[in-house]
Amino acid sequence: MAEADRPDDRDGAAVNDDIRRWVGEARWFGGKGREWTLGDVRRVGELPDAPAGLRVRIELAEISYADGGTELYQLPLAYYAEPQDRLGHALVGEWHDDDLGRAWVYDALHDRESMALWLRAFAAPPSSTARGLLDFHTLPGHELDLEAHSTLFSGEQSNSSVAFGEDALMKVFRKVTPGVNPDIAIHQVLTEAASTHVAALYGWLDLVDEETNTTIQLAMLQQFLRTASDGWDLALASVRNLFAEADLHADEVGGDFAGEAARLGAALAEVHADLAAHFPVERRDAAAIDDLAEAMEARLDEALVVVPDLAPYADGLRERFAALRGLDAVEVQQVHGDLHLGQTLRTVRGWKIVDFEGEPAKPLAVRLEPDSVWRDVAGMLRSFDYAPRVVALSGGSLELDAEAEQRSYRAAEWAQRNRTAFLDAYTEERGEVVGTASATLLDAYLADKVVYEAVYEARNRPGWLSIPLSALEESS
Ligand SMILES: Nc1ncnc2c1ncn2[C@@H]1O[C@H](COP(=O)(O)OP(=O)(O)O)[C@@H](O)[C@H]1O
Ligand SMILES: O=P(O)(O)O[C@H]1O[C@H](CO)[C@@H](O[C@H]2O[C@H](CO)[C@@H](O)[C@H](O)[C@H]2O)[C@H](O)[C@H]1O
Repeated sequence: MAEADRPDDRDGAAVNDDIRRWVGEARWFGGKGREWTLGDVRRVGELPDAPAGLRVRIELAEISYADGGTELYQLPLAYYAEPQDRLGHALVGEWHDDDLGRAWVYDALHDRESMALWLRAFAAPPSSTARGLLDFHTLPGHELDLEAHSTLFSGEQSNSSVAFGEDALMKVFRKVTPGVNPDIAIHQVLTEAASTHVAALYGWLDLVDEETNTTIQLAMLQQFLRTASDGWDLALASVRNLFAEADLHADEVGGDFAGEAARLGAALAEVHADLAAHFPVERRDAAAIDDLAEAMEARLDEALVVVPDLAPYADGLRERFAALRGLDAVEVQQVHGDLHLGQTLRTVRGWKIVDFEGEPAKPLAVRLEPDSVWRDVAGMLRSFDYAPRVVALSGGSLELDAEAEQRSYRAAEWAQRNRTAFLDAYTEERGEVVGTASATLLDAYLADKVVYEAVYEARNRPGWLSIPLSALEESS
């Protein structure tokens, strides 16, 4: 990227301290658990038409890791000439600014004034002379509600999402990389194909560097599924119902999830079919399958360093990866890449799937590669395993009384019932059965996912590390 405006008028050390603290504490920061330093912080764009006393800027912070590699994180910042009491919780720092003099700097996503400017820029993209590096795009067919107030989502996210009234949802990507963002590319294709299983794409924001001909995709604007229920929350509610009636079977309790699991399986099969129709489908030969097994083995090796508790299961996991080498060929296509119940939303019109970015920890080039549909199926099957374990953990039901034993039995039954319902509906919709080759692939992807989860939990939610580990223990 060419030299962008450097905010050189401010006290570098103090600014860096403030940004380091802000980034380090943010939920969306993916570098937790690793040693890192903050490098350049570059101002790469400013939103047009800000009122006096406000500047809304986008800055990119470079993070370097002691164990290798650098990442870029996006920081949309609101610079105010006066302190804003309502934004005290989002204060990043108090710095000197060339335009404003003394400036109070906030995370702009918490600020309705800044978000209104952002929305207006989507509705009326600034002319090319005024827009600098920022390039706002919209798809035809939807008129944005410019009166809508913004609300920042508070959930567990790798990025940051802001809802505009009941109309639109903007996802601001935090970790950004030059090139195509699969979330935007896939939503665009599925929206244009009129898929009923995604929230329609309304627009996106690019950061364009004409000198080096690189683009970084910064944000995505889409249909806000306001009344939808999160699939993960629905699953947890179903498990809680079961635990409240632990002497009944899953199919006898109110809130049985199997019907929804089946509808979800059919929805995924439809999304996979749409993706196969609009992105390349390729056949991988034995050499490529060997590479896949090697990649899984390498991921396990790296995971063992972060989570030494994986060691007792390493041999068993390696066998599951090695089994891939018995396959002649594997079909690959565009897939979701990080599918779990938290990426599904139940609306009155059926299930929607969100967040097609792939696993946040993988480099973009890897996330853009076609993969087997069994990766997504494995992701969902793992999620059905997670739900009852999470309820058990949060309910403190680990005591070894008879009731806890009963609940644990029912939990396993819940997971099995929903996995089966999901898988049966998925394969039925695709018109195929799970043969030996597919079973081998599915098993390897399940093993790869559980390894990924162990690292994810160790870094982000150490209290939940026992979830993937106990799944391994039970299957070993
Ligand atoms: N179009 C939408 N309408 C309503 N809620 C949504 C929509 N897209 C995502 N969500 C909710 O926002 C949460 C975070 O979205 P997601 O795309 O998974 O973000 P991230 O990439 O940060 O993980 C999801 O779990 C879902 O509950
Ligand atoms: O949604 P993200 O793209 O941020 O995905 C990451 O975080 C997920 C957790 O929020 C994590 O999913 C794991 O925990 C889920 C329960 O919270 C469970 O349903 C999934 O099966 C499990 O993998 C996901 O792996 C991670 O990439």
